[in-house]
Amino acid sequence: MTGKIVILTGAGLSAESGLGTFRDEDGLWAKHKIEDVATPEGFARNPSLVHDFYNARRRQSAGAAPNAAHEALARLQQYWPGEVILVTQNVDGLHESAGGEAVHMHGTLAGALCAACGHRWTAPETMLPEDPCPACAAPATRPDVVWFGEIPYHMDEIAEHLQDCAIFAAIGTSGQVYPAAGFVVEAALAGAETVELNLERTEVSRAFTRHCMGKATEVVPPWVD
Ligand SMILES: CC(C)NC(=O)[C@H](Cc1c[nH]c2ccccc12)NC(=O)[C@H](CCCC/N=C(/NCCC(=O)O)S[C@H]1O[C@H](COP(=O)(O)OP(=O)(O)OC[C@H]2O[C@@H](n3cnc4c(N)ncnc43)[C@H](O)[C@@H]2O)[C@@H](O)[C@H]1O)NC(=O)OCc1ccccc1
Repeated sequence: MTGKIVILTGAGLSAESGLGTFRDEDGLWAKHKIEDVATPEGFARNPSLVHDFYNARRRQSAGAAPNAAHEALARLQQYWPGEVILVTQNVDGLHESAGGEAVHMHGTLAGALCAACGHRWTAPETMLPEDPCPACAAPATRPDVVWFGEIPYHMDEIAEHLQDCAIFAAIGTSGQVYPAAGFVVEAALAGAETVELNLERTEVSRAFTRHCMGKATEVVPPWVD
């Protein structure tokens, strides 16, 4: 196969595994203010509020199982080793639980990060603001996720893949958060075929040449197989 398949995934992929999305009416942002729980300023203002938010999501995601869409994407990676790049905005570990491998551009709930020295380690189930960093002992433990206003992870690696992809697909993402929402334009400019698989049309639907509308567990397996 000439040229990779790059697949961007969002919260809609994990919705049928019982993990709330962000923007649906009963979504995460309906219950929490972004500026309070997903910005460095919010963390500086009230770290225990932020830890409560991520501790609850860590517990919820620990109890969740991958669905047929995660499994189909893991199968596709097995079919074409090294040719299928999953780039996820999700901080859950369901791609990996399904046997897949994903580039976590917004971090992961399973990781802890020291805001003082940058040391990383595996997150305990429950994180507390006073938890000391195992490297520098500073009480500056934060979830290893990318907040609004922060630079996403692995951007150079992702940019490389987008320059050399034959097919770019986006699954279960509303196309409202950048730079992820702009990847389809970069891939199309590099000559990629583009397909959107989503429950409904999104902010960036017009940037895609093809569309598969429906639930991820219903549209992803037939698209893969
Ligand atoms: C709100 C938005 C306007 N703001 C931004 O985009 C900002 C600012 C900004 C930057 N550039 C811009 C340009 C224009 C405007 C604004 C900006 N971006 C940033 O701050 C980013 C950092 C953003 C990351 C923030 N962290 C998250 N998450 C981690 C934490 C956490 O998870 O708690 S974002 C978080 O929200 C986003 C949620 O979006 P989705 O995953 O799409 O979920 P959503 O609920 O919205 O949609 C779900 C979709 O699924 C569908 N669906 C539902 N069920 C199903 C189903 N069953 N099957 C299929 N589909 C389904 C629904 O219909 C829906 O369409 C995800 O990215 C998720 O990770 N940083 C940055 O830009 O740094 C500089 C830079 C840029 C480039 C290079 C270098 C430096």
